[in-house]
Amino acid sequence: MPKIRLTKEFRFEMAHALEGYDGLCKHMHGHSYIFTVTIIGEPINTPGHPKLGMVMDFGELKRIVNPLIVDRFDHAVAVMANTPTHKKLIEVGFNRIEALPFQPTCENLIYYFAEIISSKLPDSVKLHHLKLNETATSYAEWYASDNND
Ligand SMILES: Nc1nc2c(c(=O)[nH]1)N=C([C@H](O)[C@H](O)COP(=O)(O)OP(=O)(O)OP(=O)(O)O)CN2
Ligand SMILES: [Zn+2]
Repeated sequence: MPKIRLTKEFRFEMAHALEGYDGLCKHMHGHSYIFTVTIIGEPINTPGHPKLGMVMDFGELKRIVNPLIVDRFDHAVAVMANTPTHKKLIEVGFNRIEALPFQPTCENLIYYFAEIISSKLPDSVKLHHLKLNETATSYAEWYASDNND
C-alpha cells in the first residue's frame, strides 16, 4: 500500500511573554495559534475494517492532539518557569499558567509538541511534520526527517 500523509489543523489562543527578550515580545501578549499536524502511514486495506481506506481516522487524531495540546494550552499563559513573570502571575493568583522549562518561543513550543505527540501515536503511523503559526506571517516547522527520526 502507498504511504499517505494526513494533516489536521488545530487552533488555540494563548498568551506568552519572552522573558529577557530584546523586543516587544518581552511583554505579555497573545496569539491565535494555528497548529498543523501531519502524520504518515498506510491506509488500512482490511476488508470489513471500520477504518477501511484510512491511515487514521481524523477523529482519532483529534482525540490524541486535543487533550495533549489544545485543552492544555488554550487560554493559558505560557512562561518560562521561575522567571519574574512566572512569579508575578502566581502572586496575582492567575490560575491557568503553563510554566515551561524553556522560553515559550515558536521554536521551543513546536519541538515540545513534537515530543509529546510522537509518544502517543499508535505504531501504525509516524509523525511526519508539524507547523506552528504564531501570527499569520510567522511560523515554525518541525520535520521528523530533519531530526533523524
Ligand atoms: N524566532 C522567533 N522570533 C520571534 C518569536 C519566536 O517565537 N521565534 N516570537 C516573537 C513574538 O512572540 C511574536 O510572535 C511576534 O512576532 P512577529 O512576527 O515579529 O510579530 P508582529 O506582529 O510584530 O509581525 P508583523 O508581521 O511585523 O506584524 C518575536 N520574534
Ligand atoms: Zn508572541
